[in-house]
Amino acid sequence: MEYKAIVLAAGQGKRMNAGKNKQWIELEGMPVIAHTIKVFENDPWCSGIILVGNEREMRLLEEFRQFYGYKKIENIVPGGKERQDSVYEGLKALDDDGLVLIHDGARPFVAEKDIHSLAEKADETGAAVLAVPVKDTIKHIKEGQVTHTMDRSSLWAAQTPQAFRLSVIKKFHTRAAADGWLGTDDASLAEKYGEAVAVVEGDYRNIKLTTADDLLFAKAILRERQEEQ
Ligand SMILES: Nc1ccn([C@@H]2O[C@H](COP(=O)(O)OP(=O)(O)OP(=O)(O)O)[C@@H](O)[C@H]2O)c(=O)n1
Ligand SMILES: C[C@](O)(CO)[C@H](O)COP(=O)(O)O
Repeated sequence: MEYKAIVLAAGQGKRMNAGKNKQWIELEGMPVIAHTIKVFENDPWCSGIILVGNEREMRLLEEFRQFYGYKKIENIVPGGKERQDSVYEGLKALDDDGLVLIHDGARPFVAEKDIHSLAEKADETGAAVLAVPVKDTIKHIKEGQVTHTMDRSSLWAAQTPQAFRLSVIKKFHTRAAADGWLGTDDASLAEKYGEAVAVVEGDYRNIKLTTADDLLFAKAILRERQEEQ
């Protein structure tokens, strides 16, 4: 089994409010993006990585690739305004059909075993996402008032990687661009255009570093890993 990975690092990290792209925040002396890329660099199933970065950080990313000796990064391409635009730029850099895993650079703690379960499921079904059941009760709010409470038994929080046959997800991104339709994840494009999406239960540690408090959890996860070694 093999796959190509698209790793997304072209956001601005506004909610992190760190004064820089959150991908460069250091955790245990390594930037977030290094932790993330390392997972795929070390995975024998990963045959190549497309790194999608900020247009003004292309040189920095090339230096990053050289410094860490990440040989699987086969291309570094500039992203777009929205996450979806950046994914599309990454897809355009791939032409051989097969399995593609699209992953947030801001999710450095994805486990190889979960990546493999996801890849196997997507190879079988054509599209699959990692997700975890929500633990809180989710309310629908309008103008500061609860309108209704969602049935929690069917609510899952989608993570990344999200895995697809390359030809299929590329087609959906092309259609979404033509339709001017924007989703917050790639699976929503597949859902919109009629592709069944399977779910593989992931791990609550596969967090997306979005706001400063997520860094507290990140440090705890890294401490737990050190204690396990
Ligand atoms: N135009 C964009 C927007 C986001 N991303 C990437 O998609 C992942 C998930 O996005 P998010 O967590 O929202 O990152 P940011 O957009 O940087 O965060 P913010 O919305 O707080 O600015 C991140 O790894 C981010 O770098 C991207 O490649 N291109
Ligand atoms: C793709 C994603 O990580 C799935 O949960 C999420 O939708 C990204 O959202 P963001 O606002 O672009 O971080």
